[in-house]
Amino acid sequence: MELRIASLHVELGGTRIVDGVDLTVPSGCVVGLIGANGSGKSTLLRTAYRVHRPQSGQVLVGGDDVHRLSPGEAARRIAVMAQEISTEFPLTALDVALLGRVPLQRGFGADSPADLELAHAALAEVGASPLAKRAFPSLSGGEKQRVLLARALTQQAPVMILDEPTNHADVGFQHELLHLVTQRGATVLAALHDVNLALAYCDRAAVLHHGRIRAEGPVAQVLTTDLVDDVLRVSSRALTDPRGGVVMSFRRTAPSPSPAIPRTTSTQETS
Ligand SMILES: Nc1ncnc2c1ncn2[C@@H]1O[C@H](COP(=O)(O)OP(=O)(O)OP(=O)(O)O)[C@@H](O)[C@H]1O
Repeated sequence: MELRIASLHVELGGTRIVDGVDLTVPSGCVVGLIGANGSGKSTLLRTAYRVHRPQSGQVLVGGDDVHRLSPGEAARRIAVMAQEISTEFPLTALDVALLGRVPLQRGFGADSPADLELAHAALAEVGASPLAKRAFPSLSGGEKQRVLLARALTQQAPVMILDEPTNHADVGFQHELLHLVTQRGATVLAALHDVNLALAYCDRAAVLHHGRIRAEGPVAQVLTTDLVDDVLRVSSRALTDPRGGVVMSFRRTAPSPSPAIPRTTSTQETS
């Protein structure tokens, strides 16, 4: 199922945050959204999953405006892995995984045996079965991330939106998570800070800069050292990985040399 963002403008607190974004994620394609802190990635994603309403423009999923779909129909099409969830209820990890089924249930029906089976299967898939009965707030950052991924998986939606899915994950789980997500054949739009993870797992990349798409296309063509240096304020080198593909190494941008201090003649000088 295709996800298409068309001429999207989003303002928050009177400030234009997303400024005319056009971006298509073709069906079954994995697109990495790259950009500096504050460039508007989360705002763009949150608008795509209906937290924010755009000032103008549209988000189309399967050809329909996401903001015009019922909550249930939106959930059938888009699964979300946000950075956190806030809940006032003392939920266990299993409860959180089951939340992925709630928008799909009719009325206020209890979780069906099929829902429970899906939630347990998703927890097992992300290696979180031993956490099922633990209170969600008591989990570590990486453990929470596993459970939030399980919640997104239980939705079984054809489109997945992931906001920094790996920010608490150790290196092993970063790769495990992105492998798991990208092998499903889903349409994926994922905000990623790690350029190397984008290079390894995304088909395409979109670079957001001050709320605008600076570049978009096949990942290796978009994430050039020049663009990465400019947008992420870093000095990068692209290295050929003997195991295939390219990896980047990063250093702090060398500070520009300070201008020579002109000698001044002191009026205090005595002869
Ligand atoms: N409710 C709000 N009111 C005003 N400004 C907001 C609001 N929410 C976010 N912003 C601002 O919008 C800009 C973009 O924020 P956003 O969270 O989308 O960036 P981001 O690219 O996801 O950043 P990061 O990489 O740091 O997570 C930031 O300057 C942020 O302070």
